Amino acid sequence: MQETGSISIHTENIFPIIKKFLYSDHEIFLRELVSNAVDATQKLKSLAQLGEYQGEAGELKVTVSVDKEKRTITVSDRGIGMTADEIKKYINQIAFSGATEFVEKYKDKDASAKDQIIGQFGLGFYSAFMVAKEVEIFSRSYKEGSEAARWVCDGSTEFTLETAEKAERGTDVVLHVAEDSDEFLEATRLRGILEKYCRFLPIEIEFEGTVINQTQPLWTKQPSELTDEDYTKFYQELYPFSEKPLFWIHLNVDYPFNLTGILYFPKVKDELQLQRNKIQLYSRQVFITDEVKDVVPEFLMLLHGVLDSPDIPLNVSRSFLQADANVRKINQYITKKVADKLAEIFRKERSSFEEKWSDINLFVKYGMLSDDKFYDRAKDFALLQSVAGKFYTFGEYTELVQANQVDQNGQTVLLYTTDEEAQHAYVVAAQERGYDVLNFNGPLDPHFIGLLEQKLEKTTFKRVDADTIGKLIEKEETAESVLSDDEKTKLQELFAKAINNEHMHVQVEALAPQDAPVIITLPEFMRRMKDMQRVGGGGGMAMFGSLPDSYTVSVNANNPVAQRVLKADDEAATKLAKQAFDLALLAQGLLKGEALTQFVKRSAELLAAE
Ligand SMILES: Nc1ncnc2c1ncn2[C@@H]1O[C@H](COP(=O)(O)OP(=O)(O)OP(=O)(O)O)[C@@H](O)[C@H]1O
Repeated sequence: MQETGSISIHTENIFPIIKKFLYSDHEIFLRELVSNAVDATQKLKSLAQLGEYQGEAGELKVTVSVDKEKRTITVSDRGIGMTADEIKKYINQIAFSGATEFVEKYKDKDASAKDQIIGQFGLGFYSAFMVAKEVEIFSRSYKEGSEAARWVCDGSTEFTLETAEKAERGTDVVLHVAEDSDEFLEATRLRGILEKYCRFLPIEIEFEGTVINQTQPLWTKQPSELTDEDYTKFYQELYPFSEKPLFWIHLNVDYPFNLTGILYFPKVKDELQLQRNKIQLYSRQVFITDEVKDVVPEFLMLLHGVLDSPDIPLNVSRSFLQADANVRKINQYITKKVADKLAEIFRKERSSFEEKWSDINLFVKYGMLSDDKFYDRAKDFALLQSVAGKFYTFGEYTELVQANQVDQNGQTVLLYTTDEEAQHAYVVAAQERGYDVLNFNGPLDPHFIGLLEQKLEKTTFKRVDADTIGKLIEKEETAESVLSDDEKTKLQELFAKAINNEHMHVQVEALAPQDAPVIITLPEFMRRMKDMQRVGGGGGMAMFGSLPDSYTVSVNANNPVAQRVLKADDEAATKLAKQAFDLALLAQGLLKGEALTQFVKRSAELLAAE
């Protein structure tokens, strides 16, 4: 029997059009052909299980081979095979009509949108023509008494179908590689493609004598069968040379959508950008992409691992994906699972949760900032860390500071430092007052503080150096000043003149005698604007970046230095004022260069003086 015919489609010779449209990702032809071979093999397995196929199943693997001389790539399977009639139906009609539909629908879309849709229009088989000038199919159906068939086509609408010699059941697809696709005749290139897309396919794939895949990857197994070692081993296979993950979540849901996978919490610290695109997306164990944007909530993209779902539509554009009901549900499901897992570790192993906090806080905060539902779930296990190294939940901390840190307006004032070393003097001053100080030094913390102020009732945050200790948390009692109003004015003028800097606003304040003679502070509001801007807080605040710092210099009226300055002659007063101011700068870590040199010199003179 030999038949030649014309494939009944409307567009004449769609081959060049498809080839042009899809050029950016030719390598996926192999994924498509191997997937088809795997599908056919699995169908045979099911039929055998159901008793509908009673013949010898034999070794059910898929073999990929390359012959550089003959310029062919062959994908062979021992699956259900096709009769000549089935080839006509499935290849000529389904595969080709899919291709036509593709061309018509996606003529105007950009290349990346087209890459995504190739698998979804029965275009799978047709993708062979992206690299081959001619494709042959040799197939023999599992059905008893079937004759083997050979089909050949050059990608045009003409094909030839004839009986053939083929002893074994199954299908061989032979690609005659086109001149411009020589790269695919290289074994290393083919192996690379197989390892990328076929690494976890459920049927063994053999290439050059070795099996390249794991047929039962970890996520397809029952969590109850797996040990921690299994999970860390799999992680290291996915991401060689990475540090061990902190913990993981095994996802498994089949209603209302189908999703399996394992998400790992990596050690993230503050490498926000570096760690993205680490989640791999699979559809029934076939690798699809590692660009999971829109499928996974933004903040969860810091996680690593695999997701496998046949319900994620890969055939549509980005904007459609965002609106897709399944994708939204998957998003919510994953978010909830992640929050549940964190809550569980917090509940069951609080100390281990605290140990991991430095690695996961960035991620939790990111989630709380970007997803209200996640905030609601996380607010009971998110932690605040004090400079004393203790951890508190929001509730615990509010209770802790209730006695001492509520101001005259009933606001709870939470104090924090962004740099314990640099702000040491202020931290100590706060602690001496019986205040507790929190550590906030992460890249997201300025935003996080803003969020907490919105969410926590009657609560404000102040950095320890935002004001003099008496004013950090304003209480009814005000300290008496030992100076008269005239003396205060004189002191203010004297210091302003000595400091001689328009960004330093001098004021005289009645602090405790044992407090420093001069204290420099940067108002909370001002500093926050700058912090926010530094971490990219938003367009509207760009103007603050160009603002110079505007510090408040508080001269302590009750410190003995104030009296000494007032009593000294002009020259000595200026010297003392400068010295006291420089000491304050030193405490802020702001004394540098010329000013530092002057300070050291002046100190030596003062030491030498009677
Ligand atoms: N190796 C094979 N063995 C048996 N049948 C096959 C084989 N390859 C393809 N087919 C048949 O040809 C049809 C068309 O294949 P094609 O890859 O174009 O689309 P598909 O597999 O249905 O969808 P997808 O786009 O997801 O691959 C398949 O549905 C299948 O019936």
